[in-house]
Amino acid sequence: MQAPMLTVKQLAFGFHDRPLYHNLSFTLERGSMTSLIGANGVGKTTLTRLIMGQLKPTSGEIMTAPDMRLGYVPQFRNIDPEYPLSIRSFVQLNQRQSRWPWHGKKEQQALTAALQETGLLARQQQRLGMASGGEKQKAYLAQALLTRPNFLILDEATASLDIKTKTELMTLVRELNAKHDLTVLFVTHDLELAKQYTQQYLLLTPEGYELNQTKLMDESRMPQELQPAEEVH
Ligand SMILES: Nc1ncnc2c1ncn2[C@@H]1O[C@H](COP(=O)(O)OP(=O)(O)OP(=O)(O)O)[C@@H](O)[C@H]1O
Repeated sequence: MQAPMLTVKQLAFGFHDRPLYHNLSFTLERGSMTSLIGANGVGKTTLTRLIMGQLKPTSGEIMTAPDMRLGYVPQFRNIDPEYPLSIRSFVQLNQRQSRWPWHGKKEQQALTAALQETGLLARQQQRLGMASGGEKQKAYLAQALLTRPNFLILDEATASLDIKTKTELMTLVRELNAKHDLTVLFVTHDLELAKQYTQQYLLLTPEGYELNQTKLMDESRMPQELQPAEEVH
């Protein structure tokens, strides 16, 4: 059996004198989809930064698979309508030598494949600033896919998208998960999406954490601000 994609053992971390976790242990199996949930400020983004190696644990261990290739999709940010790049050129920014005219054939093929996988190929010449919220977020996803990740972290990537667009994005993520055996960590406030699209959840609380299957989630015990699912607008 292959090693898990990620193993966290007895992790402790805090900023200054404020501890965020003191004995956090969990495993992400390859090809699994996990929601990381918890109230604002409980430490979800910080945990992703620890996993990505941007922060060092106070104690404990974070072990990643030797062949791990990480992709990261940031929180949805709107892009100015005046933003001049096309969807294709924007996605290309994540490639080395991206802006050179002699861009390699292989890179162009990888770029086209990422646009195809995210359903953006037909719209690639559209200016990103004029694209819909869903297309913008898919463009970030396509950027992440360019590095051929086997582990994808989505950091509140669906926040502030409408319900149809969220569902479409998560359906796409699940297809990629099935096609590439992609391990997914989905940071979210949305319990409905967590239940619908991921098999397990890791709930962070100020007291500790809970790791469980989403089908066994007891929503009445979830932090108040996670219920009901975040506002759609
Ligand atoms: N670089 C930093 N220095 C000091 N404190 C920080 C730093 N980054 C985050 N914090 C604090 O650590 C706590 C956890 O922050 P984090 O962003 O991980 O929470 P979160 O669960 O992702 O919140 P949200 O749901 O609001 O995005 C917060 O109180 C935050 O203010």
